[in-house]
Amino acid sequence: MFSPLFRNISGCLRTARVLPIIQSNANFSSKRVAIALRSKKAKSDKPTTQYFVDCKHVRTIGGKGGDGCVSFLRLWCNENAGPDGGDGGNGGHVVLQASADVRDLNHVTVQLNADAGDNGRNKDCHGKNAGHTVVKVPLGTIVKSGEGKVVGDLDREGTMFVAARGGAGGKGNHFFISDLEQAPQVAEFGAQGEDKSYVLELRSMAHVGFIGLPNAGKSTLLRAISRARPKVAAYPFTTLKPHLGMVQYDDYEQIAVADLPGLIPDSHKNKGLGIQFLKHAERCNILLFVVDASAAEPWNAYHTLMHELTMFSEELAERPKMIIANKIDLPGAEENVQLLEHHVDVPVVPISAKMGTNVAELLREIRIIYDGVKKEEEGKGRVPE
Ligand SMILES: Nc1nc2c(ncn2[C@@H]2O[C@H](COP(=O)(O)OP(=O)(O)OP(=O)(O)O)[C@@H](O)[C@H]2O)c(=O)[nH]1
Repeated sequence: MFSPLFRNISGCLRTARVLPIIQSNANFSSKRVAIALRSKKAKSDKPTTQYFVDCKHVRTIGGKGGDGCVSFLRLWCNENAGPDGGDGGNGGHVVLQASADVRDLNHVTVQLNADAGDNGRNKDCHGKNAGHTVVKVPLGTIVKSGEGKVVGDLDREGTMFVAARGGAGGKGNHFFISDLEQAPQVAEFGAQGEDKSYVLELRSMAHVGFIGLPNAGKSTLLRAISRARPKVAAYPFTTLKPHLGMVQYDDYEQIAVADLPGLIPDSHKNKGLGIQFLKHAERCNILLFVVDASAAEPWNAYHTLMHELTMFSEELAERPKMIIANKIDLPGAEENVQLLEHHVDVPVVPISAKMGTNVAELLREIRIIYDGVKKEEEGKGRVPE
């Protein structure tokens, strides 16, 4: 039933299992089988941390133009022989392109080079133009020049920004044939590509951002509602960079949620992780304030957070928001939540991220706010990406 080849292979496998020691006269194929059967080194089960990179300095260098092929001897000796050397190809551009396939700038290298054009060759062969180097960046990336001026806004799928142009290819014989005087000029050589530096910044990081004092339980909550795995620990400032998770709804809607590093009083004066943190918050459409409901007077935490946001940007403080009163499994938390509702003018959802209590209700509330924001944006002709 099986082909002879298959029977040979399965025979080898059987032999290799019964006789795992390779005999000195074993042939090449049995060695290969033994190697295939050797157990692989177990992979580390430590989770690899992939940081969310939302700002990057990059240098972009366009490809050099290929040199033209000029046979001066041919020009001077035999004018009537017609052109012979071809033009060099143009160097490629470095192009940034907005794409929903990428979520952050982690994959973008600090130096982006485009390929050089091919040199021209004799017998009128023109060098090939180099292809462009297209680098995907997330939707909502803004491009700033070295001086901090916004020069590009990649907010829609497929939008492109030419960061560095490639150099033009040099000219070959046909360019010089009509005017020998031009021959010693530099046009024979391909031009260098542009060399420019930029800062790439992600404007829209997530639909929803968790804001809270250190240890409030933001990372625990992100783990409870998404597949993201930010570090959770019982000490403050476990989260130093934002982590992003996707919440999937039954109707296939996906909401990106960011766990932001803990905010502390005077962050707006650059204390703690400071302004950097607030810049992350600026890139979220909806702000969810996570407070520890087991702590005395949890509304103080909310007021501290709001004060920091307002001092940084009033517009930021006015974004749609909700309070998540976390740790209701701990003693005294439920009473604190009732008091909290009297001290604030935003909706409060009590949960326990650790125990999973009321998390489904929280997701429903998030969806209601999200749908409201989406509708509003659509009315303005924009859709949250
Ligand atoms: N009892 C209880 N403990 C919780 C709950 N949520 C979080 N914790 C604990 O609170 C501590 C801090 O949790 P994290 O999720 O790291 O807090 P965070 O707000 O991300 O902290 P930072 O990284 O410092 O900003 C951990 O020991 C968690 O196990 C909860 O609902 N109930």
